[in-house]
Amino acid sequence: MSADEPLLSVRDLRISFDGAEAVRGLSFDVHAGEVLALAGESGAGKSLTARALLGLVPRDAVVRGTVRLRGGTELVGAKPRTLAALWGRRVALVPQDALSALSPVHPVGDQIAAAVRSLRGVSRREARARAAAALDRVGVPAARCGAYPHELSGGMRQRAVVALATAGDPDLVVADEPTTALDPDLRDQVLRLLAERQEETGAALVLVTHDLAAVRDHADRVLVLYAGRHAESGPAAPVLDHPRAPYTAGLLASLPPAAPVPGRGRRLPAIGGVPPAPGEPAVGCAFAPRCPLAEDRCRADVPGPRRVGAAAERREVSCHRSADLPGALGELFREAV
Ligand SMILES: Nc1ncnc2c1ncn2[C@@H]1O[C@H](COP(=O)(O)OP(=O)(O)OP(=O)(O)O)[C@@H](O)[C@H]1O
Repeated sequence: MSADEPLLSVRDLRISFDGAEAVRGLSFDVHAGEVLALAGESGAGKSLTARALLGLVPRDAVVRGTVRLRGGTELVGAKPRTLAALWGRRVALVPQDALSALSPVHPVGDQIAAAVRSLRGVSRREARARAAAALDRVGVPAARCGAYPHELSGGMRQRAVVALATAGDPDLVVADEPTTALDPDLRDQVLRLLAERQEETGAALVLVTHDLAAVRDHADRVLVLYAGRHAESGPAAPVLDHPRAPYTAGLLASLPPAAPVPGRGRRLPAIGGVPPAPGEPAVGCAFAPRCPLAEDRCRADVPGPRRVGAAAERREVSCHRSADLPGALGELFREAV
């Protein structure tokens, strides 16, 4: 096993329901110690992909391809027993809704202690001490260990879920829209906390979000998905500062400006049209009907990911036009009122 071997390798991942493919052949790696954001519009396949990294796909989903953990464990098609042995120890989930991750009938400290005990086989007393330490690390004071989930604020609950998910020091934490249910000022705190925990433990964090501002602030790398396919991936700052896929540029142009310019009304720019539904025929680039740069080849052939820039950057773009894009790509999607 070499030091730069990825923690997780995904190859040609396909997830379908009743023959309709929602994730259409994704390949990517997650390295230890990095924060990878999965971004894209609603329905792009972010959650399905992220949950497949934990072997947690809906019962009626048909999954193909491979999701391999360092050391060789294959998650696609793994037996429930194999998966149960990984959850909490090697991979863990921070879901969107903290209440769904916590039992309403036990104090949060007890829930974390129970997880520590089952993962580490320590005494009850030791588990309680570790649970208190885990809660303290995420900013839940010892005095609140005995609180039931409904007695905590939304932010505190989500912190408790981070403590629960990271109690077994997993190699990979998947956070699926972990802050959607929170007020904007708490969002940043929880994301910062997740990134801090990831840095302390050296784990990898896969963050599902449609919030590109959060990607800029908290992710090392980003994988932009469109209609279940790769649109663009690479280090977060260069991808967001200089997108090379028209779709990424359109998403960025849809962000409200950091500070409105007085006297210059600007309609919130958006990409016209809607993404195709899962199972819609995959002829050509799925973004072509909405892309101002689309030409005949875009409507005929599906573009595969192509490397751009230095190999060390691991930056790829799935666009036939990536070599001859206009400089100010975002302007294509901006409309002044
Ligand atoms: N259990 C299911 N049965 C049928 N279709 C599903 C199921 N789960 C997801 N899908 C479909 O798969 C597609 C991708 O879903 P997914 O939840 O991964 O999207 P997403 O990018 O995470 O979107 P959002 O930001 O809205 O959560 C969607 O079109 C969705 O309707």
